[in-house]
Amino acid sequence: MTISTDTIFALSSGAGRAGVAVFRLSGPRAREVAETLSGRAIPTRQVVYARLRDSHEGREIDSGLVFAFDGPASFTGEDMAELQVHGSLAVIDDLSDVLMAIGARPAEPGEFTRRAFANGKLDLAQAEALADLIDAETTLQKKQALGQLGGRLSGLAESWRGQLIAALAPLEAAIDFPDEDDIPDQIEARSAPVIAALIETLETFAREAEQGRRLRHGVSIVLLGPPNAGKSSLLNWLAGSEAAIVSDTPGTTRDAIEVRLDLGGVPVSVVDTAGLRELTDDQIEQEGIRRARARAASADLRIGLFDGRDTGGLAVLSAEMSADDFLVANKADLFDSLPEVGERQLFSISLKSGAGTGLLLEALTRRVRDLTGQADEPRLTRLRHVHAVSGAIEALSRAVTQTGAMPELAAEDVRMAIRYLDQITGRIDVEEVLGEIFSAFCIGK
Ligand SMILES: Nc1nc2c(ncn2[C@@H]2O[C@H](COP(=O)(O)OP(=O)(O)OP(=O)(O)O)[C@@H](O)[C@H]2O)c(=O)[nH]1
Ligand SMILES: [K+]
Ligand SMILES: [Mg+2]
Repeated sequence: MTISTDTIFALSSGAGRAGVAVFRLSGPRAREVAETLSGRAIPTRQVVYARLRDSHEGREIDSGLVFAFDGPASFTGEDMAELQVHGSLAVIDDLSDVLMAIGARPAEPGEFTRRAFANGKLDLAQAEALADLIDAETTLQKKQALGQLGGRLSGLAESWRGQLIAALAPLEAAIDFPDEDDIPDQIEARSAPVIAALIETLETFAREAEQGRRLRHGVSIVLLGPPNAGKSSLLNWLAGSEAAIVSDTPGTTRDAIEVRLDLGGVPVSVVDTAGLRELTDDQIEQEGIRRARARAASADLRIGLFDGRDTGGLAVLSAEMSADDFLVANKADLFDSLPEVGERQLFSISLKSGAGTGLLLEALTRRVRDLTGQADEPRLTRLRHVHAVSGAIEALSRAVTQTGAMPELAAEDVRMAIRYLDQITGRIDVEEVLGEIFSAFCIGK
C-alpha cells in the first residue's frame, strides 16, 4: 500500500452550473479539512448538514452536505470526504480557493482512481473499465464496462495465470530433478496440453478483441455512392435531423459529414460523403471524392447507395464495395424492377415514401450488433490487452516446442507468458503505461 502524504480534491460532478456540485477529497487530511470547513466533527459515514465557513475570515462559503469515509474502506483506500454544495460557478470557485488555502491540492486527471489502484482497491483492467463506464454513451457500452469493472476480464486473466503456474510445476521439477523417471510423463500429460489449449484460447480472444474495441469506440459506417443517389437524404433519415444538405444538384456534398447514433445499444458513427464520379474537373469535388474513398477504406462497414434506375452508378459503386457491405437501391418510388446484382443481397428503399427503410434499419442494427459481439462476455477491450495476449501467445508457442527436450527454456517462456498476461491486471506495472491510462481520465475520477 502506498501512503500519499498530500490530500487532493476535485469537483467530481461535471463543470458548470448545476443544482448540486460534488467535491471529493482524498488523503490523510481529508476529514480534518472537512471538519475545519464545517466547524464541527464529521462522524464516519454519516451525512451531516453544515454551514461551510472560511475558518480565517469566518465568512460563509455555502451550506451543504458533508460526509467522510475512513480508509481503507473507501474508493481510494485512503481517508476521504465529500462536500455537496450548490452548483453555481461562484460557490465552486470560492470553495476551490478555500480548499487550496487550507492545504488541499487540486487532483490530476484520474488521480483518485490511480490512488485506488495503488492501494489495491481495483486492478488496471478495472480502472480502465471505470474510464469506459464514465465515457459510455449506449447501453451495450455500459454493459461491457460494468462487466469489466466487476472483474470479468481480470478473473479471466487470473485463470490463465493459474493454468500457466500449474503447467510450470512439472517443467520446474524436470529442471530440479532431471533423473526422475516419471517427470517426462508428467510434462507430457500436464504441461504440454495445458499450454497448447491455452494458446488456442488466447488466439480466440485476440481474434475477437476487435469486437470489444469497436464497442468502446463505436462502429464506423460510411455512405458511398454516385452523386444524387440520396446519401445525404439517408444520413438525415438515420440521424432524424437535417445534418446534411440535400438538393437535386449532383455534387452537393463535398466534406465528409459525421453523425453519432445509437443503434440497438451500439454506438455508431455514420459518415456521408461526396458522390463518386470520374468525370468532374471541379478540384473541390475531386478532393471530396478522394476523402470519401479514404473514409470508406477504413470503415467497419460501407453502405453503397445508388438510384435504382442507374445501372452505370451501380457498376461504379460495386467496384468500391466488399461482399459484406450493404448495397441499397434508392428511389423505389421511381422504378418497378431492380437491377441484377448476382449473389449479393440488395435492399430496395425509397427515402421519399419510406418504403423498405424499416427493413434496412433492422438489418443494419443486426449487423452492428454482430460487429460488436456479446457485451456481457469477458473479452479484450483495448490494444493494450491485445498486445499482452499476443506476447503471451508468442512465448507459449516457443514453449510448447521445447517442453520435452529443453524444459529450462520452456519454463522461461512460460514465465515470460505469465508476465505478459500480468500486464492486463497491472500486476506488472510499467509506470509509463499507468501515466497514459490515468491521464485519459477526467478530473475528479
Ligand atoms: N423520388 C425520390 N427522390 C429522392 C429520394 N431520395 C432522395 N431523393 C432526392 O434526390 C436528390 C438527391 O438527394 P441527396 O440526398 O442530395 O443525394 P446525395 O447522394 O447526397 O447527392 P450528392 O451529395 O450530390 O452526392 C434530392 O433532390 C432528394 O430529394 C427517393 O427515395 N425518391
Ligand atoms: K445532391
Ligand atoms: Mg450529399
